[in-house]
Amino acid sequence: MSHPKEFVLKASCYATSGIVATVSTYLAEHGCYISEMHQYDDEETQRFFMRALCKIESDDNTIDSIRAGLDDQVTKFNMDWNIYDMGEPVKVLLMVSKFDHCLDDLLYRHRKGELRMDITAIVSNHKDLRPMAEREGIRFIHLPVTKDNKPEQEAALMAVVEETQTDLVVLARYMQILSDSLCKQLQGRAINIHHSFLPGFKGAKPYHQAHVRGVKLIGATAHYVTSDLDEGPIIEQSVQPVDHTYSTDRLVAVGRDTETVALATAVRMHLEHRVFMYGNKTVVFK
Ligand SMILES: Nc1nc2c(c(=O)[nH]1)N[C@@H](CN(C=O)c1ccc(C(=O)N[C@@H](CCC(=O)O)C(=O)O)cc1)CN2
Repeated sequence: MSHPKEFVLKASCYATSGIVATVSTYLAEHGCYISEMHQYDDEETQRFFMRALCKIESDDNTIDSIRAGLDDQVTKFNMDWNIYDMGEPVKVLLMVSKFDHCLDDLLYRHRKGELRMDITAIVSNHKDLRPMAEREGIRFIHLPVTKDNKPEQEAALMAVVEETQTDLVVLARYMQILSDSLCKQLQGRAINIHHSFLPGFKGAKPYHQAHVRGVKLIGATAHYVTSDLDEGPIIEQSVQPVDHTYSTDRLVAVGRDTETVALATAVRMHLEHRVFMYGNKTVVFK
């Protein structure tokens, strides 16, 4: 028996009856076992979302043949859909500056097999984290940023993205604002970790802002990157209780755990094709 080919079908369309029946019947008739199915109907906008994790159990069908036949079945729904081969790991480029905790955590989770991804490179505007990349045998590319070279630096980054066929860019505490042009090129495929529970404390030094405000919770937010700083669609958030005894340094230390958990969860949701961007929000099928 050949190993079943596994794929994810992501689909969205205007909500109407017959969608699930049409799709599940087509999949069943083509030898697919649906091992996981999520759906959501946004009543406010009448948009329907579904995700199905499937295994092909018949030798007569392949992911390409399933893909080829689906369009005819769903044209009537004017459906936006994609089929992702789970045997082809998402290619991910990691971007860092000097903070190492998010990179270290992502590399650990990758090493343990929790994040099934193909890391194409680690790119940084500083040299500090080169040893961490080399420890893992991952290509490290130093692209320094000055006040005059940001367009050239971003062009060099995009050249690496294209050369390596990177699917997803992860800003793991990369502390440079991406230009509008780069944000457009990476729309829906760049994830950032902001070290606050957005929409609170946007911008620089959120832990300092939190300490001044006397908060009783701190948090971190993983979101898609857009031109509007820290305003992109939120994918995952994590919070941690704190109190009046916490210094700013202790908030930073406690915050590291919220940042790594929020970022790793958001990356895994993206790698498993569980996230739909929808306006400035997301639907996440956990
Ligand atoms: N276009 C976007 N770029 C970035 C986003 C985003 O949402 N949209 N998120 C940031 C991350 N970030 C907060 O989480 C952040 C990083 C850097 C800065 C900043 O002011 N950077 C300065 C340079 C600072 C330095 O050199 O140390 C700058 O770029 O001029 C603010 C927020 C990542 N990028």
